[in-house]
Amino acid sequence: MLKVPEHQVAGHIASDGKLGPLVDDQGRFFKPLQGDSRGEHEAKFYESFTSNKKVPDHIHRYFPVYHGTQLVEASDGSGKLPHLVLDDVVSGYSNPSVMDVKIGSRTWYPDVSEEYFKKCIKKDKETTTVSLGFRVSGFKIFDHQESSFWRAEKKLVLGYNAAGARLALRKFVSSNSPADSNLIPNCAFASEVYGGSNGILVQLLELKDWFETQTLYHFNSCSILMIFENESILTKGGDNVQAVQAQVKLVDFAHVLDGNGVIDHNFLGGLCSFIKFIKDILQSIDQRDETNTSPLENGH
Ligand SMILES: O=P(O)(O)O[C@@H]1[C@@H](OP(=O)(O)O)[C@H](OP(=O)(O)O)[C@H](O)[C@H](OP(=O)(O)O)[C@H]1OP(=O)(O)O
Ligand SMILES: Nc1ncnc2c1ncn2[C@@H]1O[C@H](COP(=O)(O)OP(=O)(O)O)[C@@H](O)[C@H]1O
Repeated sequence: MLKVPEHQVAGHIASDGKLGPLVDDQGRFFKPLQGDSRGEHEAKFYESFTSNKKVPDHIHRYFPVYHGTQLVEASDGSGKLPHLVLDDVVSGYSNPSVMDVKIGSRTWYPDVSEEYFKKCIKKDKETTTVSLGFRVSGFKIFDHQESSFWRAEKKLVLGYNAAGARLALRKFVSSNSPADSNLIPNCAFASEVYGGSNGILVQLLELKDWFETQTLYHFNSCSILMIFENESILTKGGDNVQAVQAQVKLVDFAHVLDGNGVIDHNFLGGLCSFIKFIKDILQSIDQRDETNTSPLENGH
């Protein structure tokens, strides 16, 4: 039985009879092929990427596993439609906090229609895409105090300036109530989620290393998904080690182009900028911890 994904944070959502992705209970994510050429384009990307021997194994793990396409009943009631069948990258978590960050200082690319170009550039200027090289597209946090999810309002998220984006990245890894906008995010989970030997920063740096040399694809309008389970951190691990893990995944390949031997400077630049924001948060935590350590503990 397919159902609407509980943890989707951006993109087209299958609610109120609209077309959007579905999930099963076996850990599969079904993304409908969009009516124009975008869906087929994304399927072609996955076929090319999955079989591309030039892509190193350690990079493949940042992409959802692709299982081909399948005809399934669409969420909008229009009957059977082809869907991409992907691994549901949040299926291993009980209460995942998830953020979608669209990377790049532009979402348009050469040869798009005038209409599409205008739509993209308007959104790019109104959001932090142009100014920062990325924009937060949506996020949800598991609020362990309330034992429920808190979801950022789409309109507010798309209205963030640089300070708003920074605050959202801090809030995402905080344990104090996300609903209370007067609380300063405490970044309680920052060192486990963003830092550490398997944390988000290390993963982003590994991706950056690849983007510094890869000229196979240009990842226009593609997103980084960040996923983690904050409850597992609070209970110091829990039983499921896999679930504790903070993960970076790339999603949305409807606008990927052939790299033609050229570096993807749009994605690489945005990724570097995003990394700087994550590093700044980690640095501010380190400074705070140093300040909070008493002189005695410091050995003075
Ligand atoms: O429909 P909208 O206005 O919500 O725009 C979608 C974007 O939502 P946003 O408002 O930027 O959060 C949406 O962005 P997110 O996935 O939410 O980051 C996509 O860009 C989507 O286009 P595509 O499926 O990648 O071709 C965009 O869909 P299209 O309008 O291009 O179909
Ligand atoms: N493989 C996946 N597993 C789990 N969730 C996913 C997966 N792919 C996408 N999502 C969720 O769906 C959202 C939208 O995906 P995306 O591919 O960007 O769709 P759209 O083309 O509608 O923008 C993402 O922000 C994420 O929350």
